[in-house]
Amino acid sequence: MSVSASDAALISLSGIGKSYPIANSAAGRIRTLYALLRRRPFAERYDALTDINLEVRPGESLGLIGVNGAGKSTLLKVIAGVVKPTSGEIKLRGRISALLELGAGFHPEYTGRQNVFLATALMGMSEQETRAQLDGILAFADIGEHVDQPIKHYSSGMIVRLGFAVATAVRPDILITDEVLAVGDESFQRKCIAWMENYLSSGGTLLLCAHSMFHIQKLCQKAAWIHDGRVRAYGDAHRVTREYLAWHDARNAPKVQSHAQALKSGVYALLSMLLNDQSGQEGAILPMGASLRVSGRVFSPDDRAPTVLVGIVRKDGMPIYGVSSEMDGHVLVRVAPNEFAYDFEIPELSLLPGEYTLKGHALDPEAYRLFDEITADLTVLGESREMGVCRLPHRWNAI
Ligand SMILES: Nc1ncnc2c1ncn2[C@@H]1O[C@H](COP(=O)(O)OP(=O)(O)OP(=O)(O)O)[C@@H](O)[C@H]1O
Repeated sequence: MSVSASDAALISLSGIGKSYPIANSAAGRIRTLYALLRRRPFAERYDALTDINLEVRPGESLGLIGVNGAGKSTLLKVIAGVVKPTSGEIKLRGRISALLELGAGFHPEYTGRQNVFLATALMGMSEQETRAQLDGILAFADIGEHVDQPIKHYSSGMIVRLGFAVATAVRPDILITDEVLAVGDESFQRKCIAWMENYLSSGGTLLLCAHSMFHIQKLCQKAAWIHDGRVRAYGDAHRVTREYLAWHDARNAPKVQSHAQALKSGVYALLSMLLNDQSGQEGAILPMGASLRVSGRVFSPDDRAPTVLVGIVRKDGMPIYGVSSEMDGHVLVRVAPNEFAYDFEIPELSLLPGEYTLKGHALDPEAYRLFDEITADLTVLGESREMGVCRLPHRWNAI
């Protein structure tokens, strides 16, 4: 199938790599300088980017996500032409406007107003065109009388406001933004998001680096998860942000204890935990809104009915919900000597899509002491841009 010109990628990266020299000692610095002068590879280097292959087509919006130091900003700088890659090939089409490091492209000694003329001229706009748009630019930036002061005295937020305002006037083919939304205040964020939505709906192409998954999901169709300088996942923005959040949560999760010890020492202990009648060991994968049944047997050393507590936590350990048979006044049924059955059901699981951990605990009948814990992975599938961890019943009323 032939690809028409309008379908051809605006940004095409193949095998992009970027290394920085590591020079911690005087000798290392001399070796680095020697390698630079001789155009040889550095003896000791840090690979900020390795083998990046990405394409961005007209009208697409791609979000870059990843932990601090993953390589996102370096990648944006390579695309914007601010940083030269060490290896690979980069092809670009169209007018690019990049809002990278604070103030990049601005002259610190010039006033905000002078910088507007400078930046728009660099983007190919004539002085007359800029004059015609000046009121709109200054209204968007909304920095009052600061506009006639040198920008070296600006706050980081004010510089971003001015930079974004210039981009709105230039209306580039590709807009590259690095954490712009994190710098401005809330009303400015809203204004930028509304502008970006409008820009995208009129065919603009966006590359957005953000730590806010909300912004990525709202503005981007696709996302690339950058990890250790490589693309770890790429595709639908909802899927990639979910994968990233699950990984992030799991990384920060505290270690869970096993219940084997409790079983050995003859205290109240869960003998089994089934999720929807399947072994809890495999965990459960459910669509949002499905029913979840947690059932099994619990050991009672003194043959009194134990308490069972079921809880759901986020992967980082944040509790979401927990309830015990004792709280609900439910008494477990004895099914054998020293053995009781529990059968707990959530008819409609209102957790938002994501990765969770389900916990089952055995307690004494009075629910004074927690003896045992079994954990299972719980994955909730679906697509949603709602925020938080669960859907609360709600409605929008007509006025
Ligand atoms: N000029 C430089 N010289 C040496 N190392 C650099 C340079 N610029 C970036 N790095 C290193 O490259 C790695 C990637 O940095 P980068 O700023 O791209 O990460 P990031 O994903 O944007 O992080 P953050 O979310 O914190 O902005 C980091 O380890 C950083 O220290």
